[in-house]
Amino acid sequence: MNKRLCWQGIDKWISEKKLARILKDNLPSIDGLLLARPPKKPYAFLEFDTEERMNTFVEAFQPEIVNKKYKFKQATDRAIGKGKSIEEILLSKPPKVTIEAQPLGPIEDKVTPYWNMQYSAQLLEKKNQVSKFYGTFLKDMEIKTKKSDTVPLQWLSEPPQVLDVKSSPATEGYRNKVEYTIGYAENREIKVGFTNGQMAAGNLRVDSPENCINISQFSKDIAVKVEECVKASGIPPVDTKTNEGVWKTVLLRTTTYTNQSMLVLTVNDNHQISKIEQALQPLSSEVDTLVLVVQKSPRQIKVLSGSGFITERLLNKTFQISPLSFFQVNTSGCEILYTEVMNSIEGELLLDICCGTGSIGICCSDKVKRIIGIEIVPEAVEDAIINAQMNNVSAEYKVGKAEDLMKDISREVEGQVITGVVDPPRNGLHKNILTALRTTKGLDNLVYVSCNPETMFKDLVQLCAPESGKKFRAPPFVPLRVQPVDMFPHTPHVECVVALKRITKL
Ligand SMILES: C[S@@+](CC[C@H](N)C(=O)[O-])C[C@H]1O[C@@H](n2cnc3c(N)ncnc32)[C@H](O)[C@@H]1O
Repeated sequence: MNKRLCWQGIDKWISEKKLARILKDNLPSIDGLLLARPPKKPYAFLEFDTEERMNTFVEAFQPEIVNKKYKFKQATDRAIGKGKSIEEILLSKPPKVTIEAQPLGPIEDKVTPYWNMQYSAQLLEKKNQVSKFYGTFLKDMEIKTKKSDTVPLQWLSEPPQVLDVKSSPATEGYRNKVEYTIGYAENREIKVGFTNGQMAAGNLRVDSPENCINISQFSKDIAVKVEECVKASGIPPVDTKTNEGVWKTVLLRTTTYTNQSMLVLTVNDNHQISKIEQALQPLSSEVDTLVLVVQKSPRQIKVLSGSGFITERLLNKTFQISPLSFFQVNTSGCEILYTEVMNSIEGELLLDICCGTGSIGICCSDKVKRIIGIEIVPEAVEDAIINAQMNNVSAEYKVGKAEDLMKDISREVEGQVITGVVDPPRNGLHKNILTALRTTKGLDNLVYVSCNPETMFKDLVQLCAPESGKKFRAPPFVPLRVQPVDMFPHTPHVECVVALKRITKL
């Protein structure tokens, strides 16, 4: 009787081909092994002709099982469906997906789809968007309250309303960070700008940023100057059709209060780096610092002129920004956002989760005694340490995945009067972080900052649902204030700050 197994727990999705390669590398003789891989799911089903072969296979993964990278469990017949052999997968060519090319609209319709809408109407639209996801959250809370036999959620009878969206002080040319592609325009001339069209439709091209109102004239002029340098170099940009070529992208960062600029060019590794550096020479007088990133392993970052970073002021604090660190893209809008966060901070200790270069914690530092920041990108943490020093702020930073670090940190800080601030990427918070936030003693204030209201309100279900069972351990948080802030005029994007409090202490 064949043995069937479900392999689980690869914590991110990998392609069927990559998975097949891992399996082959770990089990050289693979005859008789079948694999079914549900698309976009982090598990696979395997079939072995004998129990012995199955056990040999599982043993090969022992170190990874111990390190909790993978786990195995018995699979049901129904779950397996139709399998493919590993050889078949390894030999297969990816299906060529082609779609019919639609006539392309102007690039401003893609980059700033609200450019033709009155700003007041944009703000209303964004409020509606936040309200829609908030409404789903409230409904979910009601269902969970009805089902639960613990204390009902009192606040649900009169929940806070979504407040009017705070507008961005600057609505045009507000982006302090612009990322261009170096490629080919429709007429096959070299162009620096934004990509338009689709690879699968065969109509991918680079369009000039000239009509995009969210970027400054300076940023548009720089695109033209880079274009001139690339043309003069005689070195080709990457052609998306063949994937060959050298020049890839341009990143321009500018500051509002200190009037500085940083230009970062990325190229594929090649034998012409000194020629590229020479070609970029004319740009060094256009910006305060010029940086070249060569894409190879490990990535090489070369400062061609200036210091290799810029500094900006934010709510009277100073911040160093390195070429590849995160910094909010709308400086004056960010001050409104952080003021909103600051107004909800109280206590001794601020836990700044997903802290990037430490900007939220440092801007709020006058309201707490101590800050602990957690961030996955080591370079961002290097900046955060410098930023804390420059502003005389007592802060310590932990590098790593917040989902791995939070349990230990919460043990370390338990019992203090803590405010947590989370500002995760668009996909929201990992469940381990939500569990740690909910169960840390002393953490009774929480501020959730998000650029994606959909994932934020899903996460808030985990934090606000009535206490019940293993899943919703510890007293829930109560939302006090839902404040959207517009950081991205003329686009559908909106930031949102939700202030929460735990009424019944842990
Ligand atoms: C929206 S940014 C916010 C950064 C910061 N609060 C700021 O405004 O400068 C999200 C940050 O979360 C970091 N991040 C992403 N996944 C993470 C994880 N699993 N653990 C810790 N940090 C993470 C990113 O590197 C990024 O710096």
